[in-house]
Amino acid sequence: MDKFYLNIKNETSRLKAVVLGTAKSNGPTPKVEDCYDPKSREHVIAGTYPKEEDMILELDAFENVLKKYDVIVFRPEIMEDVNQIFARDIGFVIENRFIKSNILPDREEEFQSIEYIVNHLDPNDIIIPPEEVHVEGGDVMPWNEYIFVGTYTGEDYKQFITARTNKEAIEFLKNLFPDKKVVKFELRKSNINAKENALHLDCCFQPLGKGKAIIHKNGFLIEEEYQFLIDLFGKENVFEITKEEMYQMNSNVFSISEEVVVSEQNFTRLNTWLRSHGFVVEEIPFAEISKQEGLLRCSTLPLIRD
Ligand SMILES: NC(=O)NCCC[C@H](N)C(=O)O
Repeated sequence: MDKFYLNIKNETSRLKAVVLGTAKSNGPTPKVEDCYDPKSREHVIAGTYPKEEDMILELDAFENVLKKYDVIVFRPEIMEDVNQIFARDIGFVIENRFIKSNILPDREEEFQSIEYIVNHLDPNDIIIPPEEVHVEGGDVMPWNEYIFVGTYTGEDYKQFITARTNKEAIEFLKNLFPDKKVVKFELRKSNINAKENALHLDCCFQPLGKGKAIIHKNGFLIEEEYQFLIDLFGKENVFEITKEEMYQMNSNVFSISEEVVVSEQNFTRLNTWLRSHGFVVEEIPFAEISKQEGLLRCSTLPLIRD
């Protein structure tokens, strides 16, 4: 592999290269006490935790769609018995920089599997935040002149295994990108109730092409922060999802371009709305992976867009 240059300015410009997570050698079903999100926990308790072979098929379907649009798809190196589905969170790209996440300690080792890609970047473009900065890619959304960041800054931050991006991360991103407007959003957190938990910003909000966006109001703790997004996109451009739709991860679709969105095949109301606004919707099955509280955006780490 030759050296290559990163470029990500937003969520929707034509995608050229991406890392797509893998479910191979995902490890055994975790113990209840080892789950780090409420939806996985719920499925472990119910005996319905997803099977590796089913999740492999879902990621294969995703890879096929990406390849159909001539996207270069990198996969993580397979580590034995390590969950490597959610590539989004382990690092993220803004402009030409790769920022390594300071992820939940339970997920730290996942980074090794993409080091072979990161090693091909210009070392000056690789940013390693200091220890006190907690940040995961699911909470960070470059949106042209903005960087939207999901966070939780309550005194009880440490009690939430579902709170992954702290206030130090906001300051860190402001300093790293002084020309961007870093806007933070306090998210609702619950360790045990997935319907009351916005694990990351991309679990309750996502900008789409053509000036549209998806949002779930209850994911936001502060009304004005939610309202900021409604005002920015315009009420008529926003698809508001219900609690149940957030739980099914409807905000976690993935844009290949301004017009093309990869979505889950059961998201009937959303997919109909998208098509009625002229989007091409590539439907794939992803309901098994969804049981781990992540979906299509969470499984990708975009490296290059136009
Ligand atoms: N961006 C995302 O929302 N990623 C999903 C991560 C799910 C995983 N079970 C976790 O709790 O970290």
